[in-house]
Order: sequence, then structure tokens, then C-alpha cells
Amino acid sequence: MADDYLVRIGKLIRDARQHRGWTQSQLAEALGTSQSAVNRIERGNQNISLEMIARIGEALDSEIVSLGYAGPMHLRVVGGRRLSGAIDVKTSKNACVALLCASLLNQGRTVLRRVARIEEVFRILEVLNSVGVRTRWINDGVDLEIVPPAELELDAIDEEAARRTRSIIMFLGPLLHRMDRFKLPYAGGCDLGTRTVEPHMIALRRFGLEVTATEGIYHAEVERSSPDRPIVLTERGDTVTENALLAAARHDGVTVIRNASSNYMVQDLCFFLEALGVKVDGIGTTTLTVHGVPVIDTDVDYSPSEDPVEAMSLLAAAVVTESELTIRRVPIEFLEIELAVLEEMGLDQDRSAEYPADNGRTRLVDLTVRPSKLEAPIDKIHPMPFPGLNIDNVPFFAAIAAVAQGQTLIHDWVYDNRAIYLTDLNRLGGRLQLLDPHRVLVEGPTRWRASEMMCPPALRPAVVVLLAMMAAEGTSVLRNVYVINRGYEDLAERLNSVGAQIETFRDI
Ligand SMILES: CC(=O)N[C@H]1[C@@H](OP(=O)(O)OP(=O)(O)OC[C@H]2O[C@@H](n3ccc(=O)[nH]c3=O)[C@H](O)[C@@H]2O)O[C@H](CO)[C@@H](O)[C@@H]1O
Ligand SMILES: C=C(OP(=O)(O)O)C(=O)O
Repeated sequence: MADDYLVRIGKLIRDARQHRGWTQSQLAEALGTSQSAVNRIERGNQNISLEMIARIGEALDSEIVSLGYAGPMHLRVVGGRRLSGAIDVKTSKNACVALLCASLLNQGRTVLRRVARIEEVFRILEVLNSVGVRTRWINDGVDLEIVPPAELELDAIDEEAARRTRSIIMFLGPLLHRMDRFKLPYAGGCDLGTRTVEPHMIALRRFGLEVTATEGIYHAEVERSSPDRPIVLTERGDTVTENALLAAARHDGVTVIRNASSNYMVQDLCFFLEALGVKVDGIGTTTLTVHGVPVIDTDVDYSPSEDPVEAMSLLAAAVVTESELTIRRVPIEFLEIELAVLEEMGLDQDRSAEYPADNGRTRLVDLTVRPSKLEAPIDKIHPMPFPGLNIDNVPFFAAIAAVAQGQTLIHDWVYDNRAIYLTDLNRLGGRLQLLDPHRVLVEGPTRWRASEMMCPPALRPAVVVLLAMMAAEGTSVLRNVYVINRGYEDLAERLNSVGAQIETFRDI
């Protein structure tokens, strides 16, 4: 009976695929699986989860979705389990989205290796596809090929996808070289309160871009000009630095950018620009000198580096579940301060010798953390632009502080409301006191308890809640985890591979 059911589903999938005119390999690429797995599914020889059916429905954009309307995804977490073994860090969301935007600079074919298959990347791909850029997953869904059209059709832009990501703002830099007048939807992303775009406008104005904003749309007009003196960024932000780099890359001349971020995604973008033939001096510092190339038409192959924030997340998973875990491929330069603080708190950890990431530039290590008796840090935890403690890593210190003995003050001066979301941990037994919208006092250690709750609408706090659920004895439910999938690829499955018990499910 059960087998018969699988055969019928397999046949429906095959029909839908053929209706779309796709080969098994094309469907496999879209799903990030192998042709042989698709073949098995179609013949009814493979158990298939509701999740996979929903993904196939989405990929084929077919009536087959009636098999399982893909409502929001939820997680059911059986907590209190120790993790063990080793887990690899994936490439970073923030570099991948910047590189996708940067591919608009290139008239040639761009191949990006091992791009994270995450919702944020999917949104940018939807936007790129809607304006005529051809993209496809190649090599069994691992790598991404991007081929731009001669002319972009910006009028056809997928506004819904664009509004779901902050990164759309990084279209401004490349587009100012391609058109004299264009419109873009407002940038979105996590609900982190007001996030300024003014520093972007100030920097890009120097290249002749003027933007007026009305009713959710940026109206851009370009009268190309040359920055005659260094561009001084008013904030040392990551995406603003990237936007200035993207504008400078095709500017015919030398552009100096001061107060530049030297964070990981900016460095990855600089390495990519170099692969495109754009010389960038000062990579890793706060002054970048860009030798622009007016026409970029090259077939380029680049491997973005691993995500330090994912590394921090996995490290925090090990700490809160009191596990011994090896986290492989950790970009150590971008986690050094975090590790120094954790060492002071008493974390037992050691690292392998360094080895290069596939981009040949970023230094990686394998990091092993062991169950430790942690003490609250003496000083507050607060972020700073790189080389400070990473702003996106601050939320993980809330979960770690909750398992340490004593009181930890966390001061997130950056975002209006990210610290507030951390108090969701109280529903799982945490003792976090909000002192004001930016400061939380965490009292540890915590006796976690299971709970059912909605995901906070911000990526890192959502993952922090998931980690606490993994530590809490019993079964917890985390509802509507789109925001986690925005930045992490198959997080539940990957944590399960090192001993977690997390099931994904949807309301049908
Ligand atoms: C796609 C991407 O790469 N996103 C990252 C990027 O977003 P992004 O670069 O877009 O960050 P924002 O520009 O929103 O900056 C974050 C906040 O910090 C403030 N600010 C920033 C720098 C500064 O020197 N002074 C200052 O006040 C901004 O006003 C804003 O309120 O950087 C953020 C901060 O590292 C990260 O959380 C995001 O994950
Ligand atoms: C805030 C984040 O990202 P974004 O800039 O994409 O909203 C994040 O990665 O935590």
C-alpha cells in the first residue's frame, strides 16, 4: 500500500516535470539533489518527505503543489540531546548576496562555487531572473552559473522578492553604470527597526547617482561623474562599502574609499573584483583604492568563503547543549575576538593548523569545543565594526551567557530591536532582563524548558531560540522559520547529522 502511494506520487512528479519540459537532471539541479535521486523518486523507489514534495512543487511551479500546499515551515525539536562529531561551515549569506549583485558588473559568465542554498540567495536570484539574468545551479546543484543579458529589463523586476531582502540595495552600484534612469523597490530584510540607506546615497552621489524615494520605490537618475577626492563613508557599514566598491569597479579611474568596512563579505567581494580584473589595494584595511575597469567582460570562476556567523552559530549550539563538537572550515580571522572572549569565560577549545579557503585567501581552521564550566564575562559584550566582535554574533552570546554562571550585560547598540527579541529566551526558562531597547542583562545558568513559540522576525535571534530548544529537555515547536532559512542552508538536517533531533513540518 505504502509503495503504491510512492509510485503514484512519483508518476505525478514525472508528469509535472515533463509538462515543464525539464529533464531529470534539470529538476535535480533545481532541488540541489542528484539525477539518480530524482529517478528513484519518480519510480516510487524512494521515501519522500512532505518537505521534499513541497520543494518539488515550488521548483516545478506546477499543479503538483496541490499534493501539499507549502505553507510556512515549522520545526519540532526534541531537546536535551548532546551533539557529537564534526560539521562543516557553509559559504556566507552576506558574501553570496554581494557577489550575486556584483555579477551584474560582468558581461561574461560568472560561476560561483558552493553558493549557500538559502532563501536570501533565492530571493536575489528571483530578482535577477525577473530582469533577464539567466542563472542555473550546476554540478549537482552545488555551484551557480550566472549569465547576464545584453540589456536588463528592470520594468519586469520581481518586486515581491526584492522587498524581502535588504541586499537589493546593492543593485544601485552596478546599475548606475548600465542605465541613466531606473527604479528599484525599497530594501527589506529582517525586522530590525529602521536601517538607514543614507550612507549609500551619500557615497553613490559621488558617482553621479541621485535617488528620490516615493511610495516604496527608489527613483534613480544618473549623470555620471568622477569622485575627485576620496569618498569618506559616513558609517563603516558592510553593504555601503560594497555598494561603493561596486560603483568604483566600473568607474574609469581610481577611487579611494575611506572608513571602509573590512569585514568578511567585503573582503570576499574585493577578491571577486580582483578575479574580474579590478585591482583593489588595501583589502582588509579601512582604506580601499579601486582601479576601475569601464568594461568587464570575462568568464570568471570564484569560490566565496565560509560564513563566520554560521561558525559562531554552530559553536553556540555545542556550548548550550554541553557537547563536544568539531566545527570545520571556520574563517578564523573573523571569529578571533569571539573566541578570545569565550576563552576568558572558560571555554575549552582547540584549533587545527590554518588552511586556505577555496578562494585561496581566507584562512580556515577546524575548531573543537568541549563541555566547559563557563563564567559570565567581567565586561559587557558589545559589537564593533570588524575587527571588533561581529554585530551578527552578539545574539549568540545571549544563549551562551544563559548557560554561564553569573550576570552578563549584552549591549547591542546597532539595531533598534534585536536585543528585545533575545528576551524570547525567557519563554524557554531563560532569565533575561531588558534594561532598555539596546541592553539585556542575562542571568545564568539556565534550566531550559521546552516550549512552543513563533520565530522572532529576525534571523539571529531566531537561531538563538532554536539553540535553546535544542538544550531544553522535551519537545519544543518553533513556528514559521522562513527567517532562519533566509540565512542557513538545511540547518535542521545538518544539526541532525551531529545528533540533534529536529523535524521540519508544515501545516497543510
Ligand atoms: C547583507 C549584509 O551584508 N548584511 C549585513 C550588513 O548589513 P548592512 O551593511 O546593510 O548594515 P546596516 O547598514 O543596516 O548597518 C547596521 C546598523 O548599524 C549602524 N551602523 C553601522 C556601521 C557604523 O559604522 N555605524 C552605525 O551606526 C547602521 O546605521 C545600522 O543601523 O551589516 C550588518 C552589520 O554588520 C549585518 O548585521 C548584516 O548581516
Ligand atoms: C541582519 C542580518 O542580515 P540582513 O542584512 O540580510 O538583514 C543578519 O545576517 O543577521
